[in-house]
This record gives sequence, structure tokens and C-alpha cells, in this order.
Amino acid sequence: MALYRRIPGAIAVITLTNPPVNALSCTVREAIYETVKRATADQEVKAIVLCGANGKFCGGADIKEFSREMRGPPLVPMIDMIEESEKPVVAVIEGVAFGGGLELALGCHYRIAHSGAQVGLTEVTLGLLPAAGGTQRLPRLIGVPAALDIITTGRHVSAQEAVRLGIVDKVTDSSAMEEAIEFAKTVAGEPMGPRRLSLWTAACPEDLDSLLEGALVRIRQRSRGALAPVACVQAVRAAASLPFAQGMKKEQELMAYLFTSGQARAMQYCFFTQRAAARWTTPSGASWENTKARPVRQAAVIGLGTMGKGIAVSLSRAGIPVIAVETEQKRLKAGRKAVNSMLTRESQKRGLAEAHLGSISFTLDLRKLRDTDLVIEAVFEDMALKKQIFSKLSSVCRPDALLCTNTSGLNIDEIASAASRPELVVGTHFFAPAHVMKLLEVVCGPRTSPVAVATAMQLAKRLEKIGVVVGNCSGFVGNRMMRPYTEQAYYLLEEGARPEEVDLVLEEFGFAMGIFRVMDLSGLDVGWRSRKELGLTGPKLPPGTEARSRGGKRYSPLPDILCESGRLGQKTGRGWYLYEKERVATPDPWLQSFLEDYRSRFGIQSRRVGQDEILERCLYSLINEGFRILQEGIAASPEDIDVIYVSGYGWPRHRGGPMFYAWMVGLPKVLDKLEHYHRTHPDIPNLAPSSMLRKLVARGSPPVHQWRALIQQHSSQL
Ligand SMILES: CCCCCCCCCCCCCC(=O)CC(=O)SCCNC(=O)CCNC(=O)[C@H](O)C(C)(C)COP(=O)(O)OP(=O)(O)OC[C@H]1O[C@@H](n2cnc3c(N)ncnc32)[C@H](O)[C@@H]1OP(=O)(O)O
Ligand SMILES: NC(=O)C1=CN([C@@H]2O[C@H](COP(=O)(O)OP(=O)(O)OC[C@H]3O[C@@H](n4cnc5c(N)ncnc54)[C@H](O)[C@@H]3O)[C@@H](O)[C@H]2O)C=CC1
Repeated sequence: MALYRRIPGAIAVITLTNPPVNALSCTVREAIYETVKRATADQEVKAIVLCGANGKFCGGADIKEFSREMRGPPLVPMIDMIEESEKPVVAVIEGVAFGGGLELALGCHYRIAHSGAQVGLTEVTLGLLPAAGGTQRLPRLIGVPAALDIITTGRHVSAQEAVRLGIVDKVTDSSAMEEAIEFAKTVAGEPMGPRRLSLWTAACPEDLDSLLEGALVRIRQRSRGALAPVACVQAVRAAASLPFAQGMKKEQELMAYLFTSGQARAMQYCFFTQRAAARWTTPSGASWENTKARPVRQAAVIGLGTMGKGIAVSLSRAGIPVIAVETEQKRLKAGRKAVNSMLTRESQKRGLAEAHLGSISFTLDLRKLRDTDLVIEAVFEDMALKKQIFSKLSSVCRPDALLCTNTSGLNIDEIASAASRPELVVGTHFFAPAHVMKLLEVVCGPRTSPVAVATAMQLAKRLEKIGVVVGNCSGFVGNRMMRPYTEQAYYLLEEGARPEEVDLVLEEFGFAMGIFRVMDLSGLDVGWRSRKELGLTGPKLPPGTEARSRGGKRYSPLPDILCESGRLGQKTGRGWYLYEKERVATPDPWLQSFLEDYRSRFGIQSRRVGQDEILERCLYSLINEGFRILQEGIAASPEDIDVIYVSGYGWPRHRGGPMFYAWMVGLPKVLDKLEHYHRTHPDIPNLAPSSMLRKLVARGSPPVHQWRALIQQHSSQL
């Protein structure tokens, strides 16, 4: 609702009240209409102050209403009514003014913000555009280039930047409410015409076309195939070239097109599932609601390699003091240098004073960890080494210290078996680069205690990451699903495709990078090491094993052969591609002739592999593994799998995540295709459709949110 009160000085105060974020639900919109009408009609009111309860102006439209029949007064005429008021309306922006919340504020005549506030037209992140006049008023207020950036990215703008750009009129460190009330008194009685943004003209650069073209290129790089940012560009073009009323018409047309799109559904699904992941449960009945996390006042990181450095920076950025441990002086020195320069860059980028960062001390001595609350091990992916470290930690650390491992796929329970308190061992699987990537898989072994899970999930929140609780199996959720996906990509090369063809299909689908470019970036030796560990190649492989078969199933030795010949990806200048100029991937004629030789050596008839087959074999085999994971209870829900893929593996947000995508495509189609590919390639492991997929199809392909109830997993780990 919106509360109305009169205060001395002939001011009416209207307070949006709809916890937690004062979203503009039907009831709130009705109340705004009513209270604004009341204030404008009241002869004794000279000015109106519009604010939000509990220190938040407004989180925008109520997103939950988008999937229901829309009721109540629409936003656009409501904002127009505010703008048309002859009495000044001053918006008090505390906390957030996002989406419709900022559009509401843009309809007001003045905006006063608290210094801690953030504003933004975030609709594009929900597959929409700011269709309550935002695309038309913001360019008129701050000019086309700045508005274009804010509208097409949906980024959050600090109060300081907002005042610099002219989005708000004033920023205050003290009470924005008091400031606004005093200000409202000074402008009461002035003509409001000049403050109505709909009457302004948008300041537009001469080279508008090249500005908009540049934005489209950036959008294509950032989120290929996404409709909303492209529609945003079209709406801003309308603001730059059309009168307000016509611009609004264009805005509405574009919104109508986006509103019912599958992409908007997918992105709104991502918004809610990301938040739902925090509400974890375990079969024992423990949950986020009934389990208290331990406080983490001091942490340690063991190993300052690729991952350890980023983890240490993340902890420090959250204000947690860190002790970083290495094995030898040279590595310690290199680690310290890298971490310090990452921290300097971070503090410059975020405008953080170094004092806000947690201190980091560096040591070779594990005994220094005796007072830490939580240790994160990030040494080589080697079971024996990890067990040795966990055994040492048990004798060094306090008995209640939480012991975390960053293993990307080893058995958590085996690692825990080396610790004296296995219930305090938990997997915290960060993603590279650890100080950037949002995902944290919290891996729960059979002996992991609820308090360990709660503490790791609480840590994720403190590090501004998205924690998802998963069960213990080789590769957990994310990496386990990647395996059949990458294997399909190798098989496609064997059958006649080229790496650039496979990558192009995946990039057209929306991945920022195709799988071969990803492998070149992270280093082919990462997978090689794990295949050697699993005995699929290298010294542990039994002599006489057939080159293209393991355990009676098809195996592709292609990546092993590349590694053996020193092609490890970008770091060696060649992998699946050639890198003559640093980081620029070019198709390599050597690889092409190598593949031809390989095919003729193994008698493989090369064929043209179509784009549909590339996409379906790669994605459906990944999705099929997702169904198996659900069936085994390794993930609690399809939503959790989707959060993992969107936030950790670059799955395009506008496709919702693999499980949501499968449902959008149609589960019967996914099943049909898997059956077809399984028939044509019976030797490929894991192409046989999972029984979970069959069960869902048999039940009429219910929507994703109903799957959890149908799983009824007796052996669920979660
Ligand atoms: C034929 C078709 C015709 C088509 C025509 C259609 C016409 C429709 C016209 C509509 C025009 C409207 C244009 C418009 O106004 C669009 C919008 O405003 S879209 C919404 C934009 N807002 C946002 O993007 C903000 C989203 N929220 C956030 O970013 C964060 O929640 C926020 C920073 C505000 C707070 O963060 P934090 O404190 O960390 O809290 P949580 O994120 O955990 O949120 C707490 C809780 O609140 C729920 N929630 C948050 N925002 C909203 C919201 N806007 N609507 C509904 N619910 C919201 C959130 O989900 C959490 O609850 P859970 O239960 O945990 O999920
Ligand atoms: N690199 C990646 O993309 C990802 C790796 N991981 C996992 O994170 C862990 C670390 O991986 P990376 O950082 O890539 O390895 P890395 O090889 O870059 O670094 C490992 C570091 O551990 C140090 N170390 C080894 N033994 C030690 C000991 N006893 N005490 C202290 N330090 C020791 C080494 O000196 C080295 O600096 C592995 O388990 C890996 O599977 C997880 C997610 C992604």
C-alpha cells in the first residue's frame, strides 16, 4: 500500500509500504493513485514528498505479477499523473530505486538520494525493457549515450554517479527524507512545466547511428541472441528521434513483444531460482531455517595457485582476515605479489579504502592456523596430498574449525576420512577466476554436518556469491554435467566437424565461448590431469587398451594426443586453435590435417555434421546427465542445476538454465532426439535417455517447479 500523512509546512508525505522492497504491486499502484489524487486535491498541500518504507524507495514492478493476469491501474498513466501535478513531487531515494521504481522517480519533479542509495533500470536483466517511460525519460534527462549504457546493461548506479550524471538532483549523507521535506518547501508554488521530463528533448550526439551500432556490437559480444537489450536500443533510438508520445508508443510495442517471450520467462525464472537456492534442506530435516552458521572471524587458504589467490582476495574483500599458506618460499613470494596486486586493483575498481579489506598474512607454517575458524584448501587435485593436508589440519586447527576443500570433483567423504572431525569437512567449490565468478557449489558429503553446510552457505553470502548445496559424486553437479558435453564435442570432431563449427553453434546459442575456446583458455592439461588420475590415459592405463574405447564404451583420445604433443591451449600458443596474436583464436590448418589423418588411421568416414546435430548432441547429453543427477539426489531440484549453470558455466541467462531449456524445448522432443542419437551411436556412453526424463514425459511434461515433488528420491543426498 501507500501511506498518506500531512506534516507541517503544507507537505503531504506518501510512503510506499510493501516489504521487503516496496514493489509496485497492484495494491501499491492503487494506493499511489489514490494518495496522489488526494494530495493534489487538498488545497492546503503545497508540495508532495514520495518515499519508501524501511529505507528502500522501490524495487520496481512486482515481478511475481508478470506471470499472472495483470490487474489494477497501469504504471504509465500513474506516472504521467504525477508528472502532470502542478504541485512539486519530490522523490526520496533511499536504498534502491530499480526498474519501475526509478521510472516512478523520473516522473517526479525532483529526486533527492541518500549517499548509500543505488538506482538503475534493471528490466533488461529480466528480459524486458523499462516500459513505464524509462526509455523515454532517462535519455531526455541525462542524454542518449549515458542512458543507453544504463538501459542496455541494467547496471546498478551509485548515488554519487547518479548525481554526476544528473539522474538525481542532490545526494546527502544525512537524512534524505529531511532534506527532501526542506527542499519541497522551497520549490512549492513554482511552475512545474520545466521539470517535466516528457517535455524535454534528449541530448543526442551527431553520430547517433554509430553510437547505437556500437551498443549492438557490445550486446552481441555480451549476450548473443538476447532480445531485450536489442529492444532497449530501439527504444532509445525512438527517444532520440521521436516526440515523447510517439516514443512511448514505441516503448509499449517493444514491451508487448518482450513481455510474453520465452526469454523474459527464462530470465525471471533465473531471478527467483537464484534466491531460492539459499533455502537449502537436507534429508535429515536440517535446513537454512533451523541451522545456525558459525561465525567466521578469521580464515585461511592453503595453496596460492590459480584458485587460492582468487579465494584469498574474495575473503579479504568481504573484510575477513586471511592467512595464506604455501609450500615453498618462491611460490609464497609469487603468491603474495599476485594477491597484493589483485587487491590493489580491486580496491581501486570498487573505490574501497584498503582499510575495508581483511588483512592477508603469508606463511609457510601450517601451525599458524591454530586460531582460524575456517580453512579452504586449494592445493593440486591430488587425493593423497589433500588427505595428508586434512590430517595435518586436524592436529593444528581448533577442533571446531570448518575444513573446506576446493576440489573440483574428488570424493569429499574420502578427503573427510583423513580428518579427525569429518562432520566439519565440506566442499567449497569456487569457479575460476574465484574473485569474479559468482557460483559456489557447497558440497555436502555423507558425514558433513548441517552446521558445516550452514556456515559454507553463509560464507557464500558474505562473499557476494551464490551458494548452491549439492551432493557428493565425481564432478558434483556442474563438472559432472560438463563431461558428456565435452565428450560429445570430441566425438563430433572425430566424425567430421571442425572446432570452429562446434564453437560457432554454441556461441550462436548464447554461450560467450564455445567449448573448444573454453578449453584452450583454461588449459587442456586440466582435463588431461584428471583423465590420468582416473586411469583413462597415461601411465595408469592398462597396456593393450584400445585407443578409442574404455570399459566397452567409446572414448576419444583426441584431447590426450593434443596434450602429449604440447598443445595445451592459449598458454602454449596452440591447442584446438592457433594463438599467434595473444588470445586471438584462429583455426589451425595443422589441426585440420591432423584430424584427417586421425580419421583415416581409425577408418572413420568423415561427414558434414549439421548445426542442429551439433547443438542437440552437446546440449541434450548435458541435460540428460542433469536428469540422472536429479534421479540420484545429487541436486535438490532442477532449479539448483539451472542456477549452477547460469552463474558458473556461462549458460545464457535468457535460456534459463539447462533443465528449464529442456522444458521449453519440450521434454518429448529431448527424449526423442536422445533416443535417436543413442540408436545411431550406441557405443557413446550416457546417450541413453535417463529414466527420470522418461518418467516426466510419461507424466505429461509438467513445468519445472513441479519436478521436485515427482522425484521422490529415496536415496537423495539432499
Ligand atoms: C500482451 C502483453 C502486453 C504487455 C504489456 C505489459 C505491460 C506491463 C507493464 C509493466 C511496465 C512495468 C515496467 C516495470 O516497471 C518493470 C520493472 O520494474 S521490472 C522490476 C525491476 N526491478 C528489479 O529488477 C529489482 C529486482 N530486485 C532486486 O534486484 C533485489 O531484490 C533488491 C536489490 C531490490 C534487494 O536485494 P536484497 O536485499 O538482496 O533482497 P532479495 O533480492 O533477496 O529480495 C528479497 C525478496 O524480495 C523479492 N523481490 C525483490 N524484488 C522484487 C520485485 N521487484 N518484485 C517481486 N519480488 C521482489 C525477492 O524475490 C526476494 O524474495 P524471495 O522470496 O527470496 O524470492
Ligand atoms: N583451476 C581451476 O580452474 C579450478 C581448480 N579447482 C580446484 O582447486 C584446486 C587448486 O587448483 P589450482 O589453483 O588450479 O591449482 P594450482 O596448481 O594453480 O595451485 C596449487 C597450489 O597449491 C600449492 N600447494 C601444493 N601443495 C601444497 C601444500 N602442501 N601446502 C601449501 N600449498 C601447497 C602449490 O604450490 C600451488 O601454488 C584443485 O583441487 C583444483 O581441482 C576448482 C575449480 C576450478
